[in-house]
Amino acid sequence: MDLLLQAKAITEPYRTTLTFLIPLLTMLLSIALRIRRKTAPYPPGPKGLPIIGNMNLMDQLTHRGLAKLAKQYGGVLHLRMGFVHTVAISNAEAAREVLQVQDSIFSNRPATVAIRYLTYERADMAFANYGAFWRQMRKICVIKLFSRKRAESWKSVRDEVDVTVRAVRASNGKAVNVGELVSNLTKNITYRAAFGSSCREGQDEFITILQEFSKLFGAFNIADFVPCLGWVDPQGLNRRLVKAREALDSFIDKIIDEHMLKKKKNTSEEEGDMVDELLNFYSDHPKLNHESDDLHSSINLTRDNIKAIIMDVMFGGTETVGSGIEWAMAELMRRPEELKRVQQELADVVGLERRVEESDIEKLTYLKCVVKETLRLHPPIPILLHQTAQDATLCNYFVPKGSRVMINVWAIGRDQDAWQQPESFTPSRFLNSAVPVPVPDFKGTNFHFIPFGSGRRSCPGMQLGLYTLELALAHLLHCFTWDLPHGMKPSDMDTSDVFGLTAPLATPLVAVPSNRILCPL
Ligand code: HEM
Repeated sequence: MDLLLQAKAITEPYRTTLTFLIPLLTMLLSIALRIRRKTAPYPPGPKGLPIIGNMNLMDQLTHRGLAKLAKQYGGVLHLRMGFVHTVAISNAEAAREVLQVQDSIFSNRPATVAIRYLTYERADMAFANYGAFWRQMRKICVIKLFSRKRAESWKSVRDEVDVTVRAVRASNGKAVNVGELVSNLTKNITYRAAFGSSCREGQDEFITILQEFSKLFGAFNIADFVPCLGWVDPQGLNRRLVKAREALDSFIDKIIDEHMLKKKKNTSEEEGDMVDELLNFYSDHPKLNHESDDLHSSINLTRDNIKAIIMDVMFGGTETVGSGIEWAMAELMRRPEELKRVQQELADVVGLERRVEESDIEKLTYLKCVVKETLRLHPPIPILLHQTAQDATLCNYFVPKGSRVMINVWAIGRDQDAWQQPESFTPSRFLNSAVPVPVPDFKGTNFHFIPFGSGRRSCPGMQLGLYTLELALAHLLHCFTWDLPHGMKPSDMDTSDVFGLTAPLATPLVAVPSNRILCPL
């Protein structure tokens, strides 16, 4: 017994020490493991505060704000927004690394609470993470919905451009709100392409739903950065989300039902719209077989998939194209000599006795340069939003799994090391070699010019978007001469932008048209 007590007395101090030592060692080991995994430091960035990190810089997460921060911290910078690591990229080389070299790691999409809810838990393509489901969805969209052939077969684009030209003509020389005009044009085209012409009377209701979706996508929600505080919801966002999705359900479900009925009776004489195309894949039972090459045997679409894809098209295809047309018009009004040059080309190639036809577009070299220069200076989606699928090393910095990656296309397009006089609107730079090599096209092979992104997640609607943009711009510039209202000088124009899903002009462009061509409109 004595011996036992003696032994206990000897081991007691060790036991007490071990009680403290074991957790301490465990903690040190886990830190060591993390350090071993994180061989590189985070990219440089402003010092964060406890818990909230850099959330005090929330208003800097715009193309202009991040470009300013990049001047201080470099082309790859790190911010911690609450619990979310964020890496902002403002140079072409790092963009290439993310979009091409390590694209399989950087091709997920971040999704906020609003995005998840309003896309039926990412049942769409734009917000689906990179993987088998996204691949099959993308195939359907590219082959069935967005091909150039399909775009050209859409009477809707040509018809709606005609409606717009007639509306301008009807203004009888009074000032026209060009912003509103092109916004209506692109909404009409996309709505008709998605639902056909027969659902036209519901369009205003649908636009209201889209506007609420847009507000909810952009609303600040604390749950996105500090998830455990989601229950607080001081702005009542959760209630608005439920209401918005209910509104969409009741609107689109009715249209889907009508299309199904039409399909069953086989009564439609109209050209198939997007809902018709998507219904060819419809089933109540989700299916995904990514080994099959045949689209029909590889995937079934549910109602939620169909609704979510239609919303992708509405959001991806309206404001982007509208913003492109309006910015091109605004830049040309600001540079009358450029406006003259592009109109002269239209007069030379098309003449003033007939309207522009699709076959003319390929010959309008300078118009195409105007479009490129517009998208360089004002990319409709100024920041690409990606997310990492695993830990990564980028330009010798550590980027943890699940980080938000913001690629500042706007800043990259204005990089003064790559572009001469980057702030100046000079379409002719695309005619000659005053551009970074290789000469940029829209495919995203030159990372100084990526208005449609590049690689796996690049824009699948590019052909359709360019087709509409070029056709509408050609008609507006060919049919009318444009002047600023009330004797305003080009230097008086407000060309500031606002940041949202896209970056349109803060003050919509207003201009006075006068008839230019000699044939009837
Ligand atoms: C001038 C017009 C347009 C521009 C500049 C544009 C630009 C872009 C950009 C920059 C992206 C993101 C790329 C990335 O994250 O890496 C994107 C994605 C997308 N765009 Fe466009 N877009 C245009 C027109 C359209 C049109 C007309 C449609 C459909 C009708 C469309 C549908 C989409 C979709 C669905 C995505 C998501 C793709 C994915 O996540 O896999 N876009 N677009």
